[in-house]
Amino acid sequence: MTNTPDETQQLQFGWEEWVSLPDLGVPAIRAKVDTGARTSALHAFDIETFGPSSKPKVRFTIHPIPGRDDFVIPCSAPIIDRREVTSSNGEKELRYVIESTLTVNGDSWPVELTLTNRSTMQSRMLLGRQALKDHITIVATDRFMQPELSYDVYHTAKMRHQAPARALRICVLSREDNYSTRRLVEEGEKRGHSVEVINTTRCYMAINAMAPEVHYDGKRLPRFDAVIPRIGASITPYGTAIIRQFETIGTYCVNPSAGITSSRDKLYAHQLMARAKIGMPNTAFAASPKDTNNLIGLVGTAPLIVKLLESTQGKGVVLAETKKAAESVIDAFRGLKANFLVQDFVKEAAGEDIRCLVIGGKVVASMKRTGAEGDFRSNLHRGGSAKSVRITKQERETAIRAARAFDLNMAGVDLLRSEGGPKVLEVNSSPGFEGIERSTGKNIVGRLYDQIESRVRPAPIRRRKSGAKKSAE
Ligand SMILES: Nc1ncnc2c1ncn2[C@@H]1O[C@H](COP(=O)(O)OP(=O)(O)OP(=O)(O)O)[C@@H](O)[C@H]1O
Ligand SMILES: [Mg+2]
Ligand SMILES: [Mg+2]
Repeated sequence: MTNTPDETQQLQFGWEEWVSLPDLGVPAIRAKVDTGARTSALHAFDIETFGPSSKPKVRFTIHPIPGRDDFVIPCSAPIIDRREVTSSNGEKELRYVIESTLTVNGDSWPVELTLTNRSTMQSRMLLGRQALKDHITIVATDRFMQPELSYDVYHTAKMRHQAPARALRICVLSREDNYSTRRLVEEGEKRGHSVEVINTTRCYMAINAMAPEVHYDGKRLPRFDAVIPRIGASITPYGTAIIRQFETIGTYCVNPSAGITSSRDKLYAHQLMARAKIGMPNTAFAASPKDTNNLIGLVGTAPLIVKLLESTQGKGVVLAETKKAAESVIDAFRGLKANFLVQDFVKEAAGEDIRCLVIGGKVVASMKRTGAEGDFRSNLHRGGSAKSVRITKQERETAIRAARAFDLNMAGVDLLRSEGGPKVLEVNSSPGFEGIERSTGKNIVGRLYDQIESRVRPAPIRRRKSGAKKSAE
């Protein structure tokens, strides 16, 4: 039977109704009609503002099911106003105002909602006059005149997929204003997140078992949804200490402190890779000058590579064409009290290496770097050039396993193409994005955000440990 347009639009509300707030990921909540109030109110918890002052946002949580405080829906929305509201007990309160869609029985319209976490507010939601469109008739003596919804929707898998894209608060731990940092900010903001670049060495902390926190510029840092570590090699110990602190707080760090530490330590990294049976050039190290001869013998015959452990950008990587040359380089490094390792020279790589960018256990891009004319080192910092490359299945698997060996979610795995298959040189926990994005034309930072979003935003409901079951209302 078809209704006349008038009948279709007419809604009758009792003093309490089931509604949904799809923008906030709330499919079912009971709201009481409060014609004495102008604006509607939502009972929110952990209300916190974030984002740039020109476009401020607010985030909060909702416990839609009365008596079930273990059910938490994290929400965020742009702030449209701040208003003084007098609550039912006569107290004045300054509240954030957001706009959201209200849906009742297939009909949707925008409403303004003030956020309050007053325990004096018994219901989860109050519907004020502004939300009650002209065509709504109130029947003050009845309730649930509109179709009743069920809290059971919160237990369905569908709920996860229909959760709206909640804005995240992201911290980029970096001391540098370079291409990678700028892209992280730009891409995050494009997705509606708020991205703050925090100078790693300006973070400080009290090491406290009960209340771990990180401070910055005189203030405690807020609770971030995710931390993206971009720790330079020169500050690895301090940088990883800061990340450990975030881990202690329970903040999701894209790369864990342990993986950054172990991948930075060349000796440790080679040992870990060997244990994981990842192909790498024959490598040996020794501390005493008495063992130089034997050390060279372990690796093989000249030409050999002698590498400073602290090397980056190819600066401390030397090719010794003969055994004599290798001995004198080793003597020189020892004289400078520098730590080094000796490695088989993979000649067939011919000044080329492959950088595989692994994000979330997948190779998302790879490029071939070719050294400057006459240089066996392919580092871009040494004048090398890069171009996109197709990698083999074996190379792909090796890169993925190497990232996994260090438990890194984001890693630049460098490998050489040798006759005996791919040989991993190193795994970088803060891979630069410029070379790889420019040479492959791919949005790598976007892939990183995909991974972060799926990690920290999947479940709108978090079950807290205590299974407290208070009786409903
Ligand atoms: N065993 C080897 N055989 C052949 N070439 C090598 C070998 N080791 C290193 N190279 C070349 O030298 C370059 C620099 O070496 P490596 O990446 O180990 O040093 P690094 O100073 O740590 O550089 P990065 O800035 O990439 O961290 C490599 O990209 C590769 O082209
Ligand atoms: Mg390196
Ligand atoms: Mg390298």
